[in-house]
Amino acid sequence: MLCHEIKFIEDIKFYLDDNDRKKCEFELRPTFDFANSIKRESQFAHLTITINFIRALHKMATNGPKPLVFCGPSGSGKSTMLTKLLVDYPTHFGFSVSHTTRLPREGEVDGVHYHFTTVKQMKEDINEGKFIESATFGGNMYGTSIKAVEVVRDSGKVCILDIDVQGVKQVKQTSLNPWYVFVKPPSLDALEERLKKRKTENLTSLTLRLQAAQKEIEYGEEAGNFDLLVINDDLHHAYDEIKKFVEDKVLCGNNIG
Ligand SMILES: Nc1ncnc2c1ncn2[C@@H]1O[C@H](COP(=O)(O)OP(=O)(O)OP(=O)(O)O)[C@@H](O)[C@H]1O
Repeated sequence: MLCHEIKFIEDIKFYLDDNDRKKCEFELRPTFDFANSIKRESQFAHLTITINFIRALHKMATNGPKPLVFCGPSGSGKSTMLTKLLVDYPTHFGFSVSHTTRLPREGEVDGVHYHFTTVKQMKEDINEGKFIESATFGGNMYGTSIKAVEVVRDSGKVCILDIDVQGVKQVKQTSLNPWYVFVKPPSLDALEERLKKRKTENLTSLTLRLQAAQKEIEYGEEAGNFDLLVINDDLHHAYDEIKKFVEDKVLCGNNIG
């Protein structure tokens, strides 16, 4: 089976080539697919690579499993799916804690539900490159810091990122290389009904969310943007699809479970 994770790096040899460039040689097993950048030649691929490349590989191998991105319009059911996944796989996944400039809702704890921050601080951090993605929504800033993802990866868990389309576009500019799942509502009418029933939105935020939804769905449906697109009509059916994807792809080769 071709898995995305590097299992072992053994017998690393460092040397200078004929042009005095630093090189190293090592063996990967059993197989790997590093962003399709190297063609698989055999079960045991011998490679000659640059120091920077092995650093990147080593970082990937030691940083833990690939993250898992969940995207979809507000109210499409991302949190619902994620909650179920965490119940079924309590030790495999972890959430990165997002930053936001909005005020805490009742019961929300700083550092647990969000890192609550100020607009000034968040802008400074973004300028310093500390964020993987950030977006302004409904007048508030939201974002995922690199550190928050690293904390989860370092613990050996699949870091789950619950982000919007803007965020996905930004993550695609980084070296994070996660799995991408898009959760699509069965219709805009159903989405509106679910958001109203959830009772978390006022008229303005409801309107903003519904206005954004159509464009987000178009992006979600574009070929190549996501590894999995799930229509969240029947909850159990939708969740089963996600669960199968997680077992077949996301946990494959992670040595967890
Ligand atoms: N298949 C479904 N059928 C009916 N209701 C659903 C279904 N999936 C989720 N819901 C309900 O729809 C509402 C929105 O779901 P949820 O909060 O999970 O959306 P979300 O994508 O995480 O939204 P947000 O991005 O705003 O956090 C919730 O009240 C949830 O219980």
